[in-house]
Amino acid sequence: MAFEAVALLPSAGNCPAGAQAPARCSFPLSKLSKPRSSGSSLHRGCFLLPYLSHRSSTSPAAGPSTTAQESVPAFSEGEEEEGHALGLPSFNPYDTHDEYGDDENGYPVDIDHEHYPNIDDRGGNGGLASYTIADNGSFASHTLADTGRPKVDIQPEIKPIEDIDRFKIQHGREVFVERTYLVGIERKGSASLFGITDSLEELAQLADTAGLNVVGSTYQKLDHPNPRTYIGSGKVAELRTEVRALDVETVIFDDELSPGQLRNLEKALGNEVRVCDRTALILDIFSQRAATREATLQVELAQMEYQLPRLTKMWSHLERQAGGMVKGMGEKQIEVDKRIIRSRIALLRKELDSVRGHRQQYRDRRGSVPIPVVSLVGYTNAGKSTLLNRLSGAGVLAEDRLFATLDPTTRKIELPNGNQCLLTDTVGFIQKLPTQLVASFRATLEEINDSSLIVHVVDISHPLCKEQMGAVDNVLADLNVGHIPKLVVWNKIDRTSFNISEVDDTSNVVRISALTGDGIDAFCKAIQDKLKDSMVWVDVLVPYDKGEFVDSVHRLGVVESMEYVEDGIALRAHVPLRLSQQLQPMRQAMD
Ligand SMILES: Nc1nc2c(ncn2[C@@H]2O[C@H](COP(=O)(O)OP(=O)(O)OP(=O)(O)O)[C@@H](O)[C@H]2O)c(=O)[nH]1
Ligand SMILES: [Mg+2]
Repeated sequence: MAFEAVALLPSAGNCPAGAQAPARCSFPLSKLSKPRSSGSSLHRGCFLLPYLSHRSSTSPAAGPSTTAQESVPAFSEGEEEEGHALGLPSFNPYDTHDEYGDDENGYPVDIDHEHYPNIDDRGGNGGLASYTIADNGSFASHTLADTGRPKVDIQPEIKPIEDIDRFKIQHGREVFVERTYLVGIERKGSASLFGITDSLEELAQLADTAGLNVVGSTYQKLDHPNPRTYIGSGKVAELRTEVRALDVETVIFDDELSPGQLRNLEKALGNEVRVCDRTALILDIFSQRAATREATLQVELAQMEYQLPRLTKMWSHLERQAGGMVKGMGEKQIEVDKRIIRSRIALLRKELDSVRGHRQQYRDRRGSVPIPVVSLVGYTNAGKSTLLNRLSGAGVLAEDRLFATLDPTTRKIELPNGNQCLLTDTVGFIQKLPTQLVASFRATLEEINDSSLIVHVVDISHPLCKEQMGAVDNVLADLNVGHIPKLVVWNKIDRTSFNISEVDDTSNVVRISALTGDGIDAFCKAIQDKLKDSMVWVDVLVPYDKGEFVDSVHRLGVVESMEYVEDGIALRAHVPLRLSQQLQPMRQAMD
């Protein structure tokens, strides 16, 4: 079997000397032999502008030759297929018009052809090329699409022998296991939920999920992060020594680094070391996991937002290569890149709006079905999908790894009293959830706002279950869903023999094992009671011309009886307070 690839290639001579050419690929990154790349796309300056993430040590000689391997971003197969419809292949950094950013006065800056003859900005420099990857991973053929531009050679790079062992199959994908080192800080007197060792342990789990090999970690006690380098300068020097001694390729910091901190740390640790932070790591995991169009767009949007202020320095190699002749060119290019990212962000937002339009239609349709919605929320890996599967046979992917679910799935379940409710499983939370992700997943998370009841699923067997509960409560507070009644469920009781008195408030808790089914009946009964408890009892006669209220009562409440009588529909039901207020006149009519 062979894989068909589509690459966006600059025509000969268009690629700035030493800069890596952009390429896109329609099959998983791991299908290409890809030196110095993990299953993760955590290249410096990754995500959108692959050639910007060029590492000078692997730079091809100046000229048209292009290696596709390093420059291919990690797109899922599904995404790329749809990318054509989106116009993605025509998106090319070289294919912009003459306006290469604005100068300090806000005027468009034209590309400097005199100093930068290799960039041909007359439009359409990119061409669609296709090539085929044979079973053995070699390029079987390649052809340039009909662009009338010169042919560009794509030369597969041979994996060095010592690297071969480091390609592993992990979670069904081939990843290049990078040697990774973790760094955190312990804030003195901080009210942070997680202690530093717990936080670093979780970071290690995230790194492992992303396909990285953690070889060590360190932390420093500080009042607050150093504004220049996150950790103190002495610690940076210590880190540099450690990184060299352990032959570390990637250093991950436990908090989001400011653009300045990132830059300074890159400088301090040297070109061979990739510096990134918890946010980039989580974004990368999300991008590996994203399976639907909406999730893919949401993750890419979050990545772009993250990337935008961090573009500095990516073009400094131009100035180095030109021996300082084109001073300022790097800044100019940063403006170009920013403009490209901004237009990409605009495009993504537009696309997301249209995708969300469909979701809204679906929600509206669902809204017209008279069934209350119950949302499952919880820390990642708590067992939400397993619970949904147990109750509905939904067949949602449930795995022992972080962020298995990114897209909401809703299934109808029957309660013990015969009533039905819709149960929605959604993306899990984590401490220090990147703000960009919360923002771009807001639409997905807004589904929680629509629900009549929130079920907080807790992995009670986890040593940090209390801290995880706190982190989930923080995210829920951010989402402004405090007014929605909540039911706490302790999951995985088959695993643990915890002492109940150790956990503060057990009054409102149901104990279950989603895996074995223990406590599930009690859980369903608790949902039923909770749905009812949070509601007000009404006994109303709804006139026939106010039929929409009958729909609302069905949708938001629990109906005990409904009878068609001469003047309208007689309803006895539990409904949410707000709806009971609207029904007040009809209640009086009944009396
Ligand atoms: N022992 C035990 N394992 C469970 C139980 N419930 C879930 N698990 C396991 O916990 C792991 C995570 O389960 P998921 O259902 O994927 O968790 P999730 O909350 O949906 O996770 P995300 O989608 O990543 O947020 C899986 O390996 C499940 O088999 C349980 O009651 N007992
Ligand atoms: Mg899940």
